[in-house]
Amino acid sequence: ASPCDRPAPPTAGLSHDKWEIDPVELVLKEVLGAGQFGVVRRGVWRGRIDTAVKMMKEGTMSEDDFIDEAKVMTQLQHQNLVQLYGVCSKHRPIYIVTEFMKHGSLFNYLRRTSPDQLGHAVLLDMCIQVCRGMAYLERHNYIHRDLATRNCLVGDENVVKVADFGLARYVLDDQYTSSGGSKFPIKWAPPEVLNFTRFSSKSDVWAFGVLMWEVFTCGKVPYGRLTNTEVVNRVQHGQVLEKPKGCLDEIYKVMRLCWGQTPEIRPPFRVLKEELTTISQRVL
Ligand SMILES: CN(C)c1ccc2c(c1)CCN(c1cccc(-c3cc(Nc4ccc(C(=O)N5CCOCC5)cn4)c(=O)n(C)c3)c1CO)C2=O
Repeated sequence: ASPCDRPAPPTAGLSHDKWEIDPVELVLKEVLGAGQFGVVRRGVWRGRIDTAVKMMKEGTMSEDDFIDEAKVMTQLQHQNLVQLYGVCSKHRPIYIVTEFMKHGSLFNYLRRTSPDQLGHAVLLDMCIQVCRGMAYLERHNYIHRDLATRNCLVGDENVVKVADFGLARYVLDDQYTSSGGSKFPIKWAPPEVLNFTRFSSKSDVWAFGVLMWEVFTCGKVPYGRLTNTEVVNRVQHGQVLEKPKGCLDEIYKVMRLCWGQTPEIRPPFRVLKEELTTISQRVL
């Protein structure tokens, strides 16, 4: 790929621990919400850079392992990934500092934004942006493990970025980490994850198919009110989500490709990106 001449993140080339951010340079603002690790607030860094600051609630994350991984994560840079700027790890709670996305999660954006503002071209473009970010992670052998519209964020002009990639590995709550747990994302999981928690970029592809279904239903919950057990039975017997009302057949066909029963028959993100781009050039 051609070296993209994107501006390096503000953390580039800083002190020896370039992923270490000095909390003195961070002014915390309003609460944005709460996630797996506790409260997240908007923060202004060095007087001008808008950030989101996750303030790690004690006991929610294996912090030392994460701080090690942060070095790798700051190197993952793509216009469709929420950039990790760095961490404040010299005090407790530790802070995770990332790029700020002003419209919040894609899930809430889909449900809050009126349908006429979300035509099929816009919906398909959102899926393509997520696919680009995921193709970049796939190229870097980086698995998300919890891809869904709730874990994507929206910025200006319907820019969509994938967030919180890889963080699932550091959650200590086993209601979330074990596939039998009440917080495990069953509805986004393929058979091999349900049976053996075997994560891969191909299990991210299955989740991407469910994310596409979420997008084209403007934020419906997959499988409605079915219990986790009912969903597991359906998925293991090859029953998949129905075509969203008004969704083009060729777009639904791409979702079906993502739901191949075994990982090998699902296309990689780099192929999905080509497929979706071709559809968007031809029909919309
Ligand atoms: C283990 N996994 C998968 C995890 C771990 C942590 C988290 C998540 C998954 C996902 C949820 N999450 C979390 C929690 C809280 C905030 C953020 C979160 C929210 C942002 N932005 C906004 C912007 C606006 C609003 C808002 O209030 N509105 C209402 C008015 O209309 C505009 C939108 C909310 N969030 C943002 O930019 N980032 C980077 C993170 C995030 C995303 O980061 C986490 O912190």
